[in-house]
Amino acid sequence: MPRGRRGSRVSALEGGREEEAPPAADAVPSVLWASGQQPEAAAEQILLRGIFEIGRDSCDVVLSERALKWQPIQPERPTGDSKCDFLRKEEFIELKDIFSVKLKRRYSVRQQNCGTLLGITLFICLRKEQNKLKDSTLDLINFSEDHCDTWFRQFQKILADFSNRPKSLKILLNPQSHKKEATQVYSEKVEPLLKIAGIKTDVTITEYEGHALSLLKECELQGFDGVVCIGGDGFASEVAHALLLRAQKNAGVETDLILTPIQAQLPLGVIPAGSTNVLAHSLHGIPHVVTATLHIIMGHIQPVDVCTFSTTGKFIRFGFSAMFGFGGRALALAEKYRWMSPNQRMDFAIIKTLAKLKPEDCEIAFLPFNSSQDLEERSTEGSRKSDCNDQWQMTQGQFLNVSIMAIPCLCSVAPRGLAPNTRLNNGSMALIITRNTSRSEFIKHLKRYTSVKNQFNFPFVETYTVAEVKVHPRSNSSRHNPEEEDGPYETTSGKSFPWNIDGDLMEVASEVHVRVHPRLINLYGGRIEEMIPK
Ligand SMILES: Nc1ncnc2c1ncn2[C@@H]1O[C@H](COP(=O)(O)OP(=O)(O)OP(=O)(O)O)[C@@H](O)[C@H]1O
Repeated sequence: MPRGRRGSRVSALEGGREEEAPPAADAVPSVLWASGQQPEAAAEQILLRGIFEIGRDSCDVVLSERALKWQPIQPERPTGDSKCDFLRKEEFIELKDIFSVKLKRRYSVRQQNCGTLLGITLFICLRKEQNKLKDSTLDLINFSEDHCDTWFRQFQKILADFSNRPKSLKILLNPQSHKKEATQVYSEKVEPLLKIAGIKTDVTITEYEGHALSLLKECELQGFDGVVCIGGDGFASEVAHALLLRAQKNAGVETDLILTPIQAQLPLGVIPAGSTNVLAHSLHGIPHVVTATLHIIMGHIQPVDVCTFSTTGKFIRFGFSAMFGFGGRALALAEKYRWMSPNQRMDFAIIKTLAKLKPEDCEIAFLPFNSSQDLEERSTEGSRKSDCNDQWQMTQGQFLNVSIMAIPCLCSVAPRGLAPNTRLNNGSMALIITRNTSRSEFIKHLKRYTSVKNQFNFPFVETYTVAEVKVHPRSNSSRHNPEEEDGPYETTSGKSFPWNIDGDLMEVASEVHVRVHPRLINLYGGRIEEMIPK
């Protein structure tokens, strides 16, 4: 594992010396690597070589095209004993893990301007256990202005070559998320890292529901490399929807019926600060603010599948996941108890919905996922083909819950995900149908989500990998009764059924048609070893 050491106060070296880089052929010193994972150094060109104090050791430091390596300098033995060479440990960091460089200075009261130079500080992104990323620093101590200036400029040049890293971001923050801590999360954990990375920001704190959507319809996005949202799933989904809607409008696509949507132009970063953070959790493997921020800073990009939801041929919205039946009812009920804390109202709503558990009578038609069709082809052709083929399958009956998910939907209560068999960008959705059963069996199924056991291993649960789904509520019998607190709703447009789309309540009176669109949006996140400078 490449490792950088946290910078510590060390006594700095006097002066410094620049050494000529040796010719490439004999550039790589014979070393004992700190770990077995030495960067492929065979023909690597050495860019700089010099002496710095690192930790408490005076080190021979070598900067090559892909790594920074250092090794403590051992005093020469009068006996010429070379055994100690084997004890010298060489350590290294890969350059792709550095996200900023600063000159390190000490300021005294009298030195208001430039302070005393101590050396260079490198800011590094380290990979920790369980997908966690962590920021760290490495101090290279040397008092020489010339020496440090040469190295500093070389590091700046290296960083400038990471062209996929954002330089300017539009930030949207929902101050009402969860327990209203998004502002604090931003100022304490996100903003300091963005500042260190030298990323310019333009922050909007939303003032009302739907503010992000209306803002992103109009606002100037030229000059931004990405958009970042800080909040929960509802907010992230709103921002993703807004970016995609904007892309359609910019491309002149008719938004009444979107069959082959255009990709969002800017990547989206998702910083988890909500009561549910399923999208951030699925994206990063962990709902961790610093990890999410570092993925943005490092420019790690994941293309992610997105669904379109439409009804009676009319486009409703973009989203990543949906629940109908139990999941929709529980959310609808929770919305009525907004005065409770977010966790309390959701727990309360789930218990109450379980107490009044009832199935939805509906017809479900679905188009199985055709894995042989190339993703590229599907992205360009969209769903035009689907309507004219005869592969649609049909099932009907009484269903307690129907989940349709384009992403794995990892969350604290389902560490493997609500849909563990789907991926962020495999071009398919999981359709999970839970048929009517006793309350106790249904609860057993729900409890399985928290364990590592297969939550679908019940006779009343069916799972399919699909490209499209149509859910058509059939009879009026299970329609919402406005008299019932948890029942169907009387909306301005008549009675409707509650859908839970990415944690947002959507009320629809008739059939809902869900299509998946492969890799429609780029989200910041992903496995760092895949990310190399262009
Ligand atoms: N200033 C605001 N006041 C009220 N609502 C807002 C504001 N800004 C954004 N919203 C709305 O809040 C909704 C939920 O936000 P978010 O997902 O960030 O929080 P959450 O705590 O996870 O929410 P929930 O408890 O609904 O799951 C979003 O749909 C968004 O439109």
